[in-house]
Amino acid sequence: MNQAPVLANAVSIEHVHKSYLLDSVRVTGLADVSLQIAPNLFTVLSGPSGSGKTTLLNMIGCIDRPDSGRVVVAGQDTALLTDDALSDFRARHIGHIFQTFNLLPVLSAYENVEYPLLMARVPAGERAGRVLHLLDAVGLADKARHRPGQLSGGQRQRVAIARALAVEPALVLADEPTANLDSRTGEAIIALMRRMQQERRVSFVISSHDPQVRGAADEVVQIRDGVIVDHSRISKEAAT
Ligand SMILES: Nc1ncnc2c1ncn2[C@@H]1O[C@H](COP(=O)(O)OP(=O)(O)OP(=O)(O)O)[C@@H](O)[C@H]1O
Repeated sequence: MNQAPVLANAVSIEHVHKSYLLDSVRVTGLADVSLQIAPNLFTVLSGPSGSGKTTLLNMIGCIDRPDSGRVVVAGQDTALLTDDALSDFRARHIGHIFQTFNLLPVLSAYENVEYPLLMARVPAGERAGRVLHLLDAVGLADKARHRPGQLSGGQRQRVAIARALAVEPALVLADEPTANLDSRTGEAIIALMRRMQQERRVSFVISSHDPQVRGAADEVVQIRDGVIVDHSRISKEAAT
């Protein structure tokens, strides 16, 4: 059996620069960002609109590459991977949760959760058990055959959380996961993500404006104008 390596950091970013060309004007996304995130934490990225949160999540999530600097995720230096190998690495080790859920509308809840397992070529015999267990864990055992259009916003995000965890990733990234939910549903989704993060000992990195999300964090990374201005552990004693 493969033993997962014990990692010093879930994410290590060193001197990352990223800019975009917009109508021949160069716009800074990230300016010399360095960040270490320890494993098994609930880390929240916070900052005003346009500060670089999504750009940073895209670097960590291997959706985009930096112009310069080093990005190491779950022990893998992403610069050493070809584009195909990077996609494969992402599919096997990183789960994604989105503001607009991004479920495939023609697939049932069951099939949406199974989809990343098909992509990661997990054998058929293993898939059903994992999917049913996850749907049960997010409280949707009785909705397996429902399509996204037959589910509420909160139920859709529960499916998306189950989908993000299906490959048993080292890291789950969530971009504004409560932005399209009312505050009570948002609170339940935060509690679910927190419980899954702790039970499964997976690292969550969440970009959010939502004070309820920040309230659940182990640590908060503050970004302004493409620069990290603060990275603070939250003392749980102080919070209770
Ligand atoms: N694909 C792109 N093309 C051009 N500019 C971009 C692109 N993506 C991001 N930017 C610019 O990079 C900067 C950082 O954007 P980013 O989306 O990372 O911020 P954000 O903190 O996630 O914002 P929000 O909270 O509004 O989602 C902004 O100035 C933005 O306009």
